[in-house]
Amino acid sequence: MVKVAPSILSADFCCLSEEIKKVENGGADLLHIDVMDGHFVPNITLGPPVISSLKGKTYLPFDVHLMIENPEKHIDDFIKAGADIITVHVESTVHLNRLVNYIKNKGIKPGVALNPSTPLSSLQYILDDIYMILIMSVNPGFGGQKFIPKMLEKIRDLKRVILQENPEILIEVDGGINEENAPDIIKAGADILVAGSAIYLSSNPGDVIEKLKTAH
Ligand SMILES: O=C(CO)[C@@H](O)[C@H](O)COP(=O)(O)O
Ligand SMILES: [Co+2]
Repeated sequence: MVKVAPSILSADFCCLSEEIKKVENGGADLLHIDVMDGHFVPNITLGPPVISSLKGKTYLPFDVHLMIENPEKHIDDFIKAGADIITVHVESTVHLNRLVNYIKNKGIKPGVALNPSTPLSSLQYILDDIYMILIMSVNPGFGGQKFIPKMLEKIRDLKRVILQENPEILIEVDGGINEENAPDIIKAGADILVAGSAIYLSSNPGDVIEKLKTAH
């Protein structure tokens, strides 16, 4: 069954621990934490102090999505803060192989994210080193955007590559996911669905999580 990772970007930041409990009780599998620096993307969110303050408030693993320039400068801070998965953007660092292996050697699961226009070929020589690939299905920076339909083809193409090269890698899809488009995204090959606004702007987050998990 597909896993669901609610993004706290659309949660009420004034009471994050209650907001996290809501999705934990609603059956979430991971907690997706969007870190934005105002440079790599045109928005600023939160950093390591907020993440470490949330550790211990939930048993959900922390799926930290870094949308920051020069992520290598800050990796140790995110590890100390309690990240379980750290995903970096291919477009944000020159030394991707070094960074991914640094994360892995620290005992953290490394993920690599691709912006919608970045080709899959940028991952060709890194497939033995990573735990997860995050396909951005919106341009990163904001919650509440519309899913880019062309990304279904990208997910299908990636699934084919992974099955040939390293079937262990998980495919996470992030941006504009809701109950209506989830079946197609799952059919295309997604293992983990990130959803922010669909879950947090709903009056019943647990119901949305359940519908995403059982979509087919
Ligand atoms: O990384 C990002 C945005 O850059 C995402 O994780 C969004 O926060 C998902 O929000 P929705 O598109 O589901 O509202
Ligand atoms: Co994200």
